Amino acid sequence: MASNLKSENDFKGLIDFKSLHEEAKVPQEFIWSSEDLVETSKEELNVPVIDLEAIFNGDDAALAAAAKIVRETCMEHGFFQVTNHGVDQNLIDATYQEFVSLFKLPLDRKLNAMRNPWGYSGAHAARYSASLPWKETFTFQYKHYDQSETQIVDFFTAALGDDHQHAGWVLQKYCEAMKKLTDVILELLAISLDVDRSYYKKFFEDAETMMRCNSYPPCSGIHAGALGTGPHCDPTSVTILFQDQVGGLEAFVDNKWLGIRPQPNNFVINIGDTFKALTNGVYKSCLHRVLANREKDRKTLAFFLCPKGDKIVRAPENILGRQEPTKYPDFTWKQFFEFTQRKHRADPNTLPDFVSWINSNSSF
Ligand SMILES: C=C1C[C@]23C[C@H]1CC[C@H]2[C@]1(C)CCC[C@@](C)(C(=O)O)[C@H]1[C@@H]3C(=O)O
Ligand SMILES: O=C(O)CCC(=O)C(=O)O
Ligand SMILES: [Fe+2]
Repeated sequence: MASNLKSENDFKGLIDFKSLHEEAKVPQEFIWSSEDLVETSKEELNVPVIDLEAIFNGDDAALAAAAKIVRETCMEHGFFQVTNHGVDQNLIDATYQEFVSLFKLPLDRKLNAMRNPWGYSGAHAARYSASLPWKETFTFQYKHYDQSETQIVDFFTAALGDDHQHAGWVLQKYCEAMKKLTDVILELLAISLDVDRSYYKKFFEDAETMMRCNSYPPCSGIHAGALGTGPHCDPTSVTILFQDQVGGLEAFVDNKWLGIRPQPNNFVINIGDTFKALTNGVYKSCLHRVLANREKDRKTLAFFLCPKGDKIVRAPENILGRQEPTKYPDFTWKQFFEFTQRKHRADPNTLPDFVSWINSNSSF
């Protein structure tokens, strides 16, 4: 690997955020358009908190009340929060610390762990040449139906070496805990939609999920204009986000960018495009973005629930007691994911552009 990465920084994955920060430099490749940088409103998004412990203890009235809140908020913007339910806090802390260490590795070791689309990415600079997100990411798949207890350990040791076997075990346990949490959330979503309460849980029983840690270095650029993550709707189904207390996540609601305040011990849940299609468009897949922070490093753990790749994504016939004509063509998550990786960088318009692409019988 070249000794002086900076001089060979042709933005083909060779991003050295440390030197960019020290030089207080935000290169042109990181500058976003003014429409992407629209000012944040002074207000914050009111993200209702669902106390999962309280509603799943046989109290039907509490469950019905929670389902009503979920229905209203998902029809409006698709963001809600849940209290931690069954996820050991020590496991969350250990997972967070594994990524603190991972992103401190020397750049050449991180670059050696690029397994596009999985593994390490520095600002996605190996994929894009403009509007680069001011972040490093580490992403991998978790196939719940694959009973292999070592699928994540194997990935970590292959990508990062035997000294990351422990990290793999920690992430294996974290993903197993996240999958259990999604089952509870899917039951609540089904009840909120007047669908059989096990419908979505069954649909995702052989889920192929994606786990990503986002690490946002401080951005002290003179003309910052950079974004941690650009405006987008998650193409996935349901996202469970653990965010640290730094903040920066924003949702676009009622034509305003509204901050989503971090709350300790809560997970932020948001509906993605695929689940929007699974509700025949009744629920919103909310546009959101992440601001870079001038002084502080920020990390988030995003668990993206996705169906088994070859499963047909089709909404149940009867939602909220109504039988409406289907608004979406049949598609598979494999098709949609490949569309985001090979054809269309996920943004605010991914789903409608994908539907046009499917309807035109295009191929990659
Ligand atoms: C299916 C996915 C693609 C992205 C990761 C998951 C869900 C969110 C997507 C993403 C974060 C949306 C913004 C653009 C993106 C390129 C990013 O900034 O990381 C997207 C992810 C990706 O394609 O890697
Ligand atoms: O890091 C965050 O706060 C959100 C990141 C996000 O939206 C994503 O990875 O899809
Ligand atoms: Fe997102």
